[in-house]
Amino acid sequence: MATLGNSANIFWHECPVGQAERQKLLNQKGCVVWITGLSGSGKSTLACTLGRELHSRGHLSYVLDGDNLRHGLNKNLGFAPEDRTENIRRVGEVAKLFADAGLICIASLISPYQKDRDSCRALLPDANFIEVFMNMPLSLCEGRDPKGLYKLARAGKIKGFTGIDDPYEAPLNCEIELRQINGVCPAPSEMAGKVVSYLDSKGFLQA
Ligand SMILES: Nc1ncnc2c1ncn2[C@@H]1O[C@H](COP(=O)(O)OS(=O)(=O)O)[C@@H](OP(=O)(O)O)[C@H]1O
Ligand SMILES: Nc1ncnc2c1ncn2[C@@H]1O[C@H](COP(=O)(O)OP(=O)(O)O)[C@@H](O)[C@H]1O
Repeated sequence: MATLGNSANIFWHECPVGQAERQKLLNQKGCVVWITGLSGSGKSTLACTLGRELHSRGHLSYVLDGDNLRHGLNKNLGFAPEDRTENIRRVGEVAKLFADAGLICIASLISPYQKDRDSCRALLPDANFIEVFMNMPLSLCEGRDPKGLYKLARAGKIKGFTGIDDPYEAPLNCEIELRQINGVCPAPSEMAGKVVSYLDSKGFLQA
């Protein structure tokens, strides 16, 4: 008998087919590529480009995008700090399940708070959580403003917007940092290539 969180009398049921067997089937190792950065920094673009690149190499991946998950799983959450924390906690748990399934799970969320990203990292063996920091300046993200949200935030029509009046805590321990080179943002394919090289070098692209 056990008590966990708010549940009492719950038990863990082990299934006969485990992660190792699923990984062998897929010829890859499950992991989480966690992309963090400001709105407009290119997280979704990188996630999709990486997903396409992995697919073309014969690897199974799945993208968990913050915006998309807020249409379903996280539709009851807003952007207050405690809601963002719950948002990241849920996605971290889902990402852990995908990694256990043997997939390369690509999570792309602002995930502005270090402690929340660290909590997601702590759910997995450390090497299996690959934090990718889109280190793009606010001026670039705001200049892009594809959804017009920075404009609304500057006008005070959105309160608590990340980078404007809500904090973004830059990662202290990321595995990959992507930034501008001589003031130019690398192409999405170039950035995805860096992540693929990392995954390959760490042995995730074989069982
Ligand atoms: N207040 C506020 N702050 C930041 N972002 C906001 C806000 N309100 C709405 N949006 C839109 O929501 C998208 C971010 O969702 P996330 O789930 O990734 O955010 S978080 O990780 O919980 O902070 C984010 O999408 P991206 O631009 O893809 O990052 C915005 O389009
Ligand atoms: N590497 C890049 N180079 C140039 N433009 C980019 C790049 N990555 C993304 N963009 C553009 O920047 C905008 C924001 O990208 P997006 O992926 O939606 O960012 P985020 O998911 O972080 O909000 C989009 O208009 C996108 O086309």
